[in-house]
Amino acid sequence: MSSLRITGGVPLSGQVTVRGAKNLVPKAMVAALLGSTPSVLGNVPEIKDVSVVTNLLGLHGVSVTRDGADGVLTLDPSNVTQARHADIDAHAGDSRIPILLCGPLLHALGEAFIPDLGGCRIGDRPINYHLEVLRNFGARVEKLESGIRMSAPHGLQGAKIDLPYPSVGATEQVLLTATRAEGHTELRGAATEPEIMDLIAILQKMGAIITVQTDRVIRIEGVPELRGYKHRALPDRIEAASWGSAALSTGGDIFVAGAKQADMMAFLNTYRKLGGGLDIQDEGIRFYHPGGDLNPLIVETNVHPGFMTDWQQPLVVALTQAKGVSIVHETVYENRFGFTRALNRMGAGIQLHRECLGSVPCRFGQRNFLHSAVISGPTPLKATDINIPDLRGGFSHLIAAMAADGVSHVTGIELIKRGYEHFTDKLAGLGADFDLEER
Ligand SMILES: CC(=O)N[C@H]1[C@@H](OP(=O)(O)OP(=O)(O)OC[C@H]2O[C@@H](n3ccc(=O)[nH]c3=O)[C@H](O)[C@@H]2O)O[C@H](CO)[C@@H](O)[C@@H]1O
Ligand SMILES: C=C(OP(=O)(O)O)C(=O)O
Repeated sequence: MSSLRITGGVPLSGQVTVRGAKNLVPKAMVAALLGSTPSVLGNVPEIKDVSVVTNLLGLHGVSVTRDGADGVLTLDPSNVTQARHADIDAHAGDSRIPILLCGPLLHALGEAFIPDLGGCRIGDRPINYHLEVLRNFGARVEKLESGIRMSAPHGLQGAKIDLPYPSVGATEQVLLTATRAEGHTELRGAATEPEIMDLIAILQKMGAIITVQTDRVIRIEGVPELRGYKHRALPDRIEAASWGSAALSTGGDIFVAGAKQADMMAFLNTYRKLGGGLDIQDEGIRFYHPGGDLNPLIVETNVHPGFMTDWQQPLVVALTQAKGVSIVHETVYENRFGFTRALNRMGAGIQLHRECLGSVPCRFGQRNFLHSAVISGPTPLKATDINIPDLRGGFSHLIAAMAADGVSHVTGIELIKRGYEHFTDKLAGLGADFDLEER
């Protein structure tokens, strides 16, 4: 177990590079299972979610080789085979990706077994849409004491699906299952995040026929065979925004090489309204604190093209430094403000409310979830000891400790490795004052 001893008060300044998106790369790896020939995926970061999927694919006979520092993966699905349940179970709780193996494994083997899912604990995170989607395609689903077993004795057939909420994972489930299902699929209520569009681009390279219409409708014409792809993963817009929030919270200046403007429009608008400085270039984006007061804001998280929920937690640290009262209404997850307790211990003034404090009532409004935050600022932050709760909440704690006066001890930093590549090297390169302690 490693922890960080952080001496705060140093503005983070310099350059970091972001590589392929955590929320695309593991899914692109799963898509390789659908091909009859090897796939080549570039711009792959060294993060835990990639190793988890590498292991899971390996258990199913897919060879995954990595070409050193360039981050190029070659995935060869020519010997796909059923994995032992016990080996798969060893990955229970590691990430949310295993559920996406179902469609490709059902096509390849006629059956699939997946472990209990992991991912950040920021809400209940049910998988009812996924299971319903798979049943619609003709899969038999059996919940076991641990994990889920599926079979498709009569193959998978195209279906009409209407998602009650534009779920990213359920949309990907449909895409990864429908492309090789027999006949046509119509998906209504689809999510349209940039990572989904990149997955669609990959599937099209493999030979799939997918039409994205307006109003969240996606049509897929099933094809009997797909081939391997060659693709460079789109950059990680969540990591890019996290560094932007780090620059603002610490009074620093960070150039994020690889950050792509088109995928970050909602974040960039919010950042500018807050008073953050931006210099948008082809090679990346410079995020900086221009001096003076930051402005309080009302932010509502939403599905794309709205303000992404995964941007919320790091940005809240910057909002503690804005002059006045800010409101953040979290409409994607019911329980994503637990990280604010540590910020309050550090001196922040954040109150949580059950009501929808935004312009649109959300799914959580009439229920018992503390899903709106009122943040009064500016509040100087002082150091404390923190145990990281989840990926983005953890990054926000790191930023807060970097901004705070004094020495903080931060434990649980393994969680950060799920989505931030080489983050301690990057922090060191930005001038952060910290020691890595191994226990
Ligand atoms: C690995 C990955 O890509 N993770 C991202 C993905 O998560 P993930 O794909 O898990 O998120 P979803 O878009 O599916 O979840 C959105 C909402 O739908 C609900 N829901 C979802 C599925 C289901 O079967 N039933 C159900 O009720 C969830 O509880 C949540 O309230 O999109 C989220 C929303 O942009 C991001 O925060 C995550 O970083
Ligand atoms: C919620 C997140 O990821 P996951 O779905 O993998 O838990 C995230 O990346 O912030």
